[in-house]
Amino acid sequence: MARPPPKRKPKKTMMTTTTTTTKNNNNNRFRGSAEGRSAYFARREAANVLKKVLQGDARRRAVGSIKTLVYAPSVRNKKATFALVCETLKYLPVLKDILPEAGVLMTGKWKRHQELIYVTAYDMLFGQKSSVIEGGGPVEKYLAVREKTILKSLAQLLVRKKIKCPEDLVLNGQPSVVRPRYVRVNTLKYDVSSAIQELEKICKVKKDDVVPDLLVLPAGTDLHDHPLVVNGSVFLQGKASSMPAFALNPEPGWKVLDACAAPGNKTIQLAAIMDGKGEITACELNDKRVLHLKDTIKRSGASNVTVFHGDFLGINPKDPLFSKIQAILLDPSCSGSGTSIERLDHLLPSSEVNDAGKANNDRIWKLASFQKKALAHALSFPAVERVVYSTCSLHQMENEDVVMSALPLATSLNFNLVSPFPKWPHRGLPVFEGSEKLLRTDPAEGMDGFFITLFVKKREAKKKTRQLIPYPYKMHAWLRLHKVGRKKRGRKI
Ligand SMILES: C[S@@+](CC[C@H](N)C(=O)[O-])C[C@H]1O[C@@H](n2cnc3c(N)ncnc32)[C@H](O)[C@@H]1O
Repeated sequence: MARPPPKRKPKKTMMTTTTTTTKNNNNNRFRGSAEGRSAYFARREAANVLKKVLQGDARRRAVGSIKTLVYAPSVRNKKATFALVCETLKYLPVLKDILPEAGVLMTGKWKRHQELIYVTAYDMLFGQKSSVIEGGGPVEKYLAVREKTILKSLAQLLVRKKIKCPEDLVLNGQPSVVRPRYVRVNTLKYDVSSAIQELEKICKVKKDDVVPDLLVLPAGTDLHDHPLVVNGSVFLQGKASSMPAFALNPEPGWKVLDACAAPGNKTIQLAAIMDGKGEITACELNDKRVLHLKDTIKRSGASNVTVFHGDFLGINPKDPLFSKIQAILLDPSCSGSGTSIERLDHLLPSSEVNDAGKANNDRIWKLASFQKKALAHALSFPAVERVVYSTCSLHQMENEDVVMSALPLATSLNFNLVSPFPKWPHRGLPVFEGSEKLLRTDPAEGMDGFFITLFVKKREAKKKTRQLIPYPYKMHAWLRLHKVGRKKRGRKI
């Protein structure tokens, strides 16, 4: 006879880590002022983001940067959440030091809420201070009972470190993240002057002097839910990240392969450079990222992009689908060390290990070995005339060394290294003859650290090089050339 299912005890209402359930449970639980209430919810949103950030950091596989996670639609109070996550991360070593001493143990049920404990303890000691406790839930009460001991433990730490002010406990010399906000106008949908006119309603706007269609806005301009961003008329894309597609500069009508495409910023930029004419294949291996790629393409309105969900290394260059490819953009997975400041990686617990360079070496070696294979593969497509290899890494192993490894093959296939943006002052590290043709962007110059190499097949090198010089002295002619086509399709939304 079948046994009846065991009777389950009704679950106690505990705080959960998902935003929606937390909100419902806490809505009933919160008693207090409007200010206390908003701080209470911001802490929960921050704890959810912090949990993902710390888990990703521990596995060295970030699910997204702090900013990406904060700008997810599920996060309501983005500004407060962002500030709380960053501040809690800054003070995390201090909190990890003083909380156990004060008897705040992350064991049993509290282990599940450790991120909320960190955020709340930060808020209690360094943030909102006393208002934290008002109308709080179990974590607030847990910390409130121990407040005196926690403060005592903090005071002892200050004495031990011979520091007077708690703020001095936070690491000095962290890079400041004040950079302009760059916005790329999606000329498939919109025109540059209308974008300037529209954005000038909220802030000062100027055209970038190097990358066409790129606008420079004041640092910190928040555009994530601006209508032009939401409807795909403009894309939030950094200056350095906007340079590889222009280095490749495929002509309208060409067949182009974006070998490692997601989330698709460069794919749709290629589509815009080609005036929406020709065929672009966007190849992406990762299941989740392929969805993001499709979404970006849809938002951009590009109609000449086909997504290929698969392994770039598994593509047979002689396959009729790919044998006529004329240009390849290879922007493979890399360490991302050039974007770590923008991603706020210096706030993560792993950053100290990375500074020492120990934990990272293995990973970089593995990445470089993939990058070398991928570059050799890109050069071997029979009809390919231009290949751009780019990374957002600062490591020579992922940059100059990868290019150097491909040089014998490139030479045998008649490729030359050609200088993208020849007047750009910062070039490749001088580790082989010709490395001055490579381009680096420098995080110290207020940009992400990117690396760009352009290979051009010899028979067209002379002709194409002329067209590839937008900066700075060919700029006017080049822009005129671009505007001719754009006037027709630019339209106001
Ligand atoms: C640096 S990201 C590309 C960023 C993209 N170019 C952009 O600007 O939006 C590298 C991408 O390559 C993908 N990838 C890694 N290995 C791959 C492979 N063997 N074949 C295809 N895609 C791959 C990763 O999943 C990741 O989405």
